[in-house]
Formats: sequence, structure tokens, C-alpha cells
Amino acid sequence: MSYDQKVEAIRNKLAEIKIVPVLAVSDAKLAPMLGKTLSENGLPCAEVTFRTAAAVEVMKEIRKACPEMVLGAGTVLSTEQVDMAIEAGCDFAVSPGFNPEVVKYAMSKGLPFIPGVNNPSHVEQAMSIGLKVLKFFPAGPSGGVGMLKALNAVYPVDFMPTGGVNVDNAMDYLGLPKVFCCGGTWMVPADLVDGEKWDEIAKLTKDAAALIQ
Ligand SMILES: O=C(O)C(=O)C[C@H](O)[C@H](O)COP(=O)(O)O
Repeated sequence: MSYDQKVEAIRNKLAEIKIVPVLAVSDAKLAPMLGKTLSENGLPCAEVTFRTAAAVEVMKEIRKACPEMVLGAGTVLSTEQVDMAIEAGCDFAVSPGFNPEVVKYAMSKGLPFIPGVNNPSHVEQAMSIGLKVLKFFPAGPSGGVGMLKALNAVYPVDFMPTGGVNVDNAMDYLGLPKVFCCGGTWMVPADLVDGEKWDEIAKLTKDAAALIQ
């Protein structure tokens, strides 16, 4: 499969699920239950950010406990983290911004990479190295749906908005023609994850999944 075909395949899987829970988990022992809670309640995907020291272990535990899940690495800021994401079994990676060195490295390793952009110049720089699928981050503070509509109007690129997306505005983003999915933390708040409040996380996950039924 070519790199473009791999990206397209991930794009299509995420487009079926539509909402990607963004995780920052501090203890890998929580990962199997968190993965199962998301998967069994309608969101069989997760972006595990490199914002905690446990990130790689969390990725590995989710991969093991929930092989069906579409698993992404988030906040990928270096080529070393690209290697770690691949080794942990991630299907794709995302970053808050666009670092051509990191993206090109992921391309050379065959890992679908969705870098963040939030203005026309970033979009054009990303397009210039062949990218067609981008994250719009931080979506809310960068102008939200209005900004994304303006970018949609001029570029043949698909977007995954994250940052400030929540249960009340997710459908506004998902209603835009070139938005294939969106990401957010609202169904996995840190206090509920750390407190192992699986029933409450299940409810938030079901509510999120119900948006797109
Ligand atoms: O660092 C990355 O690669 C990310 O994906 C960042 C996340 O998208 C946001 O942190 C989501 O933030 P909220 O949903 O507003 O809490």
C-alpha cells in the first residue's frame, strides 16, 4: 500500500467513527479499562497523547486489550516519538503543529501522520509536501467553524478539528463538508479517568456517539 493509500484508509476509518477521544493518561494500568469503555460504548478509537510519561505503555496496553480500536499517537513532536508510536502499534499519529521534519520522517516510515495547522500558510506548506489530511488545531481559539469554513472554501484538504470541540459544538464542525472527524477530551476528563469512574465515562462516550447516529 502506498503512503497516500494508508492515509486514505485511516481517514476512512476515522470518518466512520467521527469522534476521536483524546487521552492523556498518567497510569498505564488504567488503559485497558479505558480502551474497553470507549470501544464498547460506541467510540472504538483513541488518540493517546505523549503528554504523560506513561504514554507508550498506555498505547501498548490499549493495543493489547482492544485490538479492534483505531489507535493514534498524539502530541507527536519528534522523530523519536514517531518510532515509539510505531513500536507501540499505533495506526496513525497527529501533532498540534506542522513540523516538516517530523512529518517527512513519519512518511518515510509509513506511519500516517496528521499534523495540526490553523491558518492558510500552514495549509499550503503541508500541501507542498503532499499532505491532504490535516488537523485543525486549536480549533476553537483559531476561529472555530467560521475559520474552517473559510479554509474549506479554498483548499482541497480534509480536516480533523480538535481543541475546544465538545458535545455542544461537535456537530457544527462535523456538518462541514471537508471535516471527516473531530477530536476532543470531553468524554474522558482526567478526574474521571484517574478516579476510574468507568460508568460516567461510558455515559459521556455514549452521549458523544449518539450525536452521530
Ligand atoms: O496535542 C495533540 O496532538 C492534540 O491532539 C491536542 C488535542 O487535540 C487537544 O488537547 C484537545 O483538547 P480539548 O478537547 O479542547 O480538551
